Amino acid sequence: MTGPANALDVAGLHAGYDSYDVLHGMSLHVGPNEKIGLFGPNGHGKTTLLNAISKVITPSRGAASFMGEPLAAVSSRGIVERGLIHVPQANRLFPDMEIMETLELSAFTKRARGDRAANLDYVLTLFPRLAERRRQQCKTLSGGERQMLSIGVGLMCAPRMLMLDEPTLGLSPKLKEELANAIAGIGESGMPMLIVEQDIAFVLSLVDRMYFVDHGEIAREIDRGSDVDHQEIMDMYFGERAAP
Ligand SMILES: Nc1ncnc2c1ncn2[C@@H]1O[C@H](COP(=O)(O)OP(=O)(O)OP(=O)(O)O)[C@@H](O)[C@H]1O
Repeated sequence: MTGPANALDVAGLHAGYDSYDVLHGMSLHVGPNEKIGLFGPNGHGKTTLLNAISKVITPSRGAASFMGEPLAAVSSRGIVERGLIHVPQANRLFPDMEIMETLELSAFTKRARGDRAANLDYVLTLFPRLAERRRQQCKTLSGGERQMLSIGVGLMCAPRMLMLDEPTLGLSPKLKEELANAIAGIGESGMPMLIVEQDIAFVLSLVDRMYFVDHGEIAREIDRGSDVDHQEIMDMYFGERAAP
């Protein structure tokens, strides 16, 4: 008897920009209900991987499947409709829109419209700061509030899996902790997640496994309970990679 399909399977993915490849055959998986971290030096392809999975860019070779379904012929909108939700690093919020408008409009797929009221309740309970500032325009939000709203937008899309790109970028330790609690809360619901994050301590506290990305490839896989120490991780970052 076979078990449930992985949330995500990526096999030999090549993708890039213009005429050059950034991903050189990347392969990884996210099991059902698994939380996975992705870390590595700047500019080595972590965001590009999320872009290639969610079809912001089109992979040139390789394959990705979501819950067992190949994504090769699925459009970026189709990917959102299936519930594979990419929360990008950059601030893509509309500056003049208020928090509530932003959240309500984010439930644009048929599946998400059905769950709109429940998801809105969930987001406002998860992020009470958003509830307090519900009529505030996006352009006036702090960096941390924007990150919360970006995750809220993802949650309004009725996700079956979330891909978060550096959710704590630029946040103070206190806000990081607030966000970590919220992300852990989402994870406890069983939601599979792929989290790109530079803050190793932060991501290790949240995930079951981590992948180390180096020059567009997965160079190392690390289990949360493994005995890889801080120094070894620093060596990976600065080029003295330990043998896999
Ligand atoms: N739209 C684009 N057009 C051309 N090159 C790009 C584009 N986006 C990213 N790149 C390049 O692709 C490479 C990988 O970038 P990517 O954003 O995937 O790295 P990353 O590992 O996520 O980095 P960081 O940790 O700094 O966010 C970089 O050299 C970057 O300059």
